[in-house]
Amino acid sequence: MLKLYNSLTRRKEPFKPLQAGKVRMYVCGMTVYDYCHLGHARVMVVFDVLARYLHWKGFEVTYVRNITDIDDKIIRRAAEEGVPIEALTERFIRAMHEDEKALGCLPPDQEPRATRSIPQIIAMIQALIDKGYAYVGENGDVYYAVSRFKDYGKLSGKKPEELRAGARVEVSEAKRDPLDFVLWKRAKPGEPAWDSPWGPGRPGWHIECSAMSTACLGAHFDIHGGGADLQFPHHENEIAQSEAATGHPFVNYWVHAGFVRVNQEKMSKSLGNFIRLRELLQKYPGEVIRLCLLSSHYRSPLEFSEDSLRHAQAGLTRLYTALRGLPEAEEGEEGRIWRQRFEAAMDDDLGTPEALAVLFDLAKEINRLRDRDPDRAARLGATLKALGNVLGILTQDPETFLKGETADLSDEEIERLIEQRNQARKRRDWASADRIRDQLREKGIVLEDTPQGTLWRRA
Ligand SMILES: Nc1ncnc2c1ncn2[C@@H]1O[C@H](COP(=O)(O)OP(=O)(O)OP(=O)(O)O)[C@@H](O)[C@H]1O
Ligand SMILES: [Zn+2]
Repeated sequence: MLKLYNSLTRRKEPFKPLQAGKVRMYVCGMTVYDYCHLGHARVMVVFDVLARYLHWKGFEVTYVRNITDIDDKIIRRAAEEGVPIEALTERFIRAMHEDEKALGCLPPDQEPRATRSIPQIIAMIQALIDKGYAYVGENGDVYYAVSRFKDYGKLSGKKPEELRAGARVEVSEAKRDPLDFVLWKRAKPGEPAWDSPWGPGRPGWHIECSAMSTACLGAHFDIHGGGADLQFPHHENEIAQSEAATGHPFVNYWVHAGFVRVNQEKMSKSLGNFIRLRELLQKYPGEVIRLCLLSSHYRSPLEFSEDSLRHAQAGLTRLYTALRGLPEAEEGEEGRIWRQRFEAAMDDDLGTPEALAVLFDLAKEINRLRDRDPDRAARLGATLKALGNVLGILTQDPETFLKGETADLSDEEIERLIEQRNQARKRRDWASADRIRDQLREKGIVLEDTPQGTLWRRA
């Protein structure tokens, strides 16, 4: 049985959906004012794997991920570029979809956009006002009254009194309590605006997600995900809004992906320390980036390095090399054992590093059997491919992947590297010699030292 770490209870819990056999999942998506970076890629891939894995276990999954297509940063960026907001957001939504596809993610079942959900947002704000959880400030903005919601802080473990002590209030704001947050922002002249009972304006970020998730999945659903940065205040505020507005519990399992970091800092658009996914995709296949992301547990911080990508590249080459040249076969009885090992790893809070270790062991076993018992090797190959597919990898023809891998090394380059290695060996510089051999092996070039010299072949 799948166990998931639930940020709400702070422990791993057996996963039981509200409705037998069906899972409803909402994930906070991108604010579309720039290209996606590796942090976004992690959220995309982690929840894609969760959706795929639940599906593999027999659940019918509805996966919703929103698009925040109106917000201060978007407005500012569009003004800087001198383009209409919609042109800006369309450009980055399209880019996001391309990136996501390159990473091998299946599209979410629904992608609601804030600007297309205004009626639902207004209705929820109205419900909050009617029930006494929200008020119109003197400046015309609508605020959520945090003190009215007695469970505030249950997700983040933060206490309102302590938050209040540390809070700072901007003079321009009309909040009654420093913890109150905006639900509806009154438009300033020239800003994009939608009509509402409180005058023309636009929604706050937190209410968008409450309204869109409820509209798509109902008041109470199974899984809500996002990056760890969203736990507070975004998700805390979502709970306050939704539970107050609907009178129902909101979400059963809160799942948060750890940060992708650069020099110990969160990779983020606002910090400007981000590496665009599209740039990486020019150097590495999407599947390599995906494997790299899955090599760490989803809750651990992931320190980005080119080294980790190269490592993933070598790993994927190893897996495809095991599959290459195997005859077509159905999975056999023996595959069951491997499936069980894989499932045990994944059931433990989506243990993708351990699940990948199972795949690498399986690849080793296939290589061991390849010459001795090709049929058995082929049946295990079918299992390797099937399990890889649950993680969204090994989806290509091995030959195609490996050709792409070696395509950037011409015969001349290979010969040149071999010559360098021979020189290193003459100098008894074994470390350099081994490094060149490994480098070639990663590219799928196998060396064989014979009395006549070093021979090479594409593996
Ligand atoms: N470095 C990161 N590691 C993991 N997840 C991240 C990272 N950065 C963003 N996310 C997640 O990606 C999703 C989209 O986030 P969003 O578009 O608000 O990006 P952002 O880069 O955090 O923006 P900003 O830098 O302006 O705060 C959210 O679920 C968020 O938690
Ligand atoms: Zn959200």
